[in-house]
Parts: sequence; C-alpha cells; structure tokens
Amino acid sequence: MNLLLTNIGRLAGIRDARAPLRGAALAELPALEDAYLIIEDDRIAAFGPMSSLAQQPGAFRAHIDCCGGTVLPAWVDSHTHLVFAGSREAEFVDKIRGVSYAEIAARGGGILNSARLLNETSEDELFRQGWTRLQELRRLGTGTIEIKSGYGLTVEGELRMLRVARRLREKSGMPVRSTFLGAHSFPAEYRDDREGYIRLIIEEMLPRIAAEGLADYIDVFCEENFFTPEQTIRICTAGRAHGLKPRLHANQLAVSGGVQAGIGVGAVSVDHLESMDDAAITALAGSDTMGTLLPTAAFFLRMPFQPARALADAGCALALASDFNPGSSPSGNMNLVVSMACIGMKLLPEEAINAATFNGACALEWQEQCGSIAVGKRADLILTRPIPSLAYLPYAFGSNLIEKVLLGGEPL
Ligand SMILES: N=CN[C@@H](CCC(=O)O)C(=O)O
Ligand SMILES: [Zn+2]
Repeated sequence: MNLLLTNIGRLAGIRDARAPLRGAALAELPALEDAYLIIEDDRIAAFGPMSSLAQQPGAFRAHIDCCGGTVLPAWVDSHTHLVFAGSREAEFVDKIRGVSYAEIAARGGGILNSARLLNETSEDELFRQGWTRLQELRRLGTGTIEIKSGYGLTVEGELRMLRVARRLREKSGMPVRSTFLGAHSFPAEYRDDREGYIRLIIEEMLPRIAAEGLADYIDVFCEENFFTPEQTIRICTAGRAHGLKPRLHANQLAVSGGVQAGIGVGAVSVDHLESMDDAAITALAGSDTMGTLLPTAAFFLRMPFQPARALADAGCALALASDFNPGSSPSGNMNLVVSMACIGMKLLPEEAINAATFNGACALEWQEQCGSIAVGKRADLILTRPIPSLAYLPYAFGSNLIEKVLLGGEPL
C-alpha cells in the first residue's frame, strides 16, 4: 500500500550521491518546486513535479496535502548520549556562578556524576527515560540516531546502556547506531591506575560487548586530562580487532592531537573540534574522516564555536549533530543545531541542512538508506508549514515550523 503527498511547495535535499559532501557540493541543496512524492511501505517510491502526477498509476491508501509546505529528509543525528540517568542542572547553575566545565569534572562532577547516577538506575528505568527522550526527538524531526554508552564506566553499566540502546532501536523501528564509549572518563576508583581501567576496557568490556553484538563503533574522549592520543590509538585498535570502527571525541577543550589520532586509526568521524589549529584542519581536509560539529555543546559551555567556516573552506566533509547529553548539551533538537550552525558558525543554510542530513548519514555509513530524497531510501521526512524560503528554517530559530514528521513512511 502506498501514500501520496501532494502540493509540496519545495521538495529539498534531492540527492543520489554516495560520497560525503564537501566544498561547493556542501552548499548545494537540490530542490524541486511544486512537487508530489509517493511512499510505498517505508520507502520513497517516486517523486516529481505536480504537473506530472497524473502519469502515476495506482490507488493510494492515504493522501496528505502538504499545502505548499517544504518537505526535506528527516535529521540524521550522528552523535548523541541519549541514554543517561536523571539530569545535571545543579552543575548548570554552578557554571552560571563561574565554575568551569573542566573544574566541575576535576572535582568528580560531570561525566562521573552521571556515571554514579547511571549505576544506581535499573535497565528498565533507563529505557523509560531514553524512550521519553527519543519520542521528543522524533517529533522534532530526527529520523536516524547514534547512541553512545559512556556513563557506565563499569562492565555492567556499559553493557546496560548498550542494551537499552538496542531496545530503543527495536521498539522504535528507527535506524539506530550504537557506539561503545567506555573510554569516556576514568572512574574514581581507577584515578591512580589509568592503565588498569584501559585493561578493563580492552580485556573485559570489549569482548563482552562484541559477543553480544551490542555496538557498531568504538569511541574515545581524546582530551587533556582524559585519554591521550596514544591511549586512544590502543583502545581503537583493540576495538577494530572486535569489528568496531572508531569514531572519536576530539579537540573539544584543547588541541589534543585527537584529530590526527583519529585519522591515523581510520576513524569514520572526529567530533567536537572546538579547538583546532592549522595542522588539524589540514589533516582533516586531506582525509576521508568526517568532521562532526556539535554547536549546541559549544553554546551550552559558552565556548567559542567550532571554526566551521575555516573547515568548510579547507574542503573538510562536515556533519552536524546534537551531542544530546546531560552535561554539555541537554537538548537533542536538531532544528536548533542547524540554526546555531548558521548563526554561531556562519554555515550557509544549505551547508547546515546537508551537514545535518546527508553528511550525518555518511558519518553513520548509512547514506544508502537515509539522509536525502531519493527513490528507494527510507521515507523519513519532515513537512514544514509554508515558509518563504529554505533559509527561513534556521532564520526563525526557536519557532517550531514542523507541521508533520513521517518516519518509515508513517506519519507520527
Ligand atoms: N565531551 C565529552 N562528552 C560529552 C559530555 C559529557 C558530559 O559532560 O556528561 C560531550 O560530548 O560533550
Ligand atoms: Zn559527545
């Protein structure tokens, strides 16, 4: 059975490419004015100008009149920590009072605060909280998502987080990628035995995660006072031996060497990139690794935004993601991410939308099934109310312009 969308004022993000967008291509968002689109089961079956709709045979199970609204691919959020316990607004207030993110982490707050909470929370309760968050994000237009562990920092806690991510995928039917981030921080009991914790990751966590098939990727927080580039490379190499490709947290708080370490181990993506020097930019531009920018994290921590313009102009492939987490980005709203990328980082609206859709899909190696409008791709679509131009989307930041979201061909 199929579903017909008519009177689409603008069908944007039409693309059949396979390679990540960079340079001039990143600024092109092919669109069709006054269009229809046909969905069969969970896939896009056809689209074209309204004037040619009469040539499409068949009966339709349902019909949505888009009334001139814009249709674009649903957001692909390629970096989140969606599974976490509780919240950390007390630290938010501490930061308002002048305590820095690094100081909060050094005194046992931050990631370790979330790890303590998570280890006191049952799998069912974690799932309940994660499901509530995921429902909100779906209504905000997120169709594909990556979810990391990293707030367990114990064998059982890390496994529990990844099992919750698997349950979220099963219940939602969404494409969900899972990433093992045991190397998110050193737990308090390993403060003076960092090597011991790295052994726990490599010798105990990784084999169990691989045996249960719980993760697609391995991630490390490569940062001053967290994991060094050398430790990062060791952990990623061990992950690869278990079939997990690397993706990294790199160059957030300092020029950490994380970008070059990530490229060296063939990371699919290096994420954050608030702190970049010329060497890191040049290395990224010359690599196949995606640079994933997380503007809401920079915003929330009051850090300078990622140098997106310099990265785009150097020819880096760029994705945008929410980094949804309780400490540095307690929002997974990709509409806001796209606005902030334009406002704070000077990406053009077309660049930002491509980075949050097609390049996000590339960052999850799922560009063949989502991230653009193409026949055969998942029918994960955002329908806006009528807007004067595509640029109006990031311009009207804070307004919810979404009229309807369809995921896997089903209206929410
Ligand atoms: N930077 C490291 N990890 C998270 C923040 C984690 C936290 O503060 O809980 C991030 O991506 O921003
Ligand atoms: Zn993160």
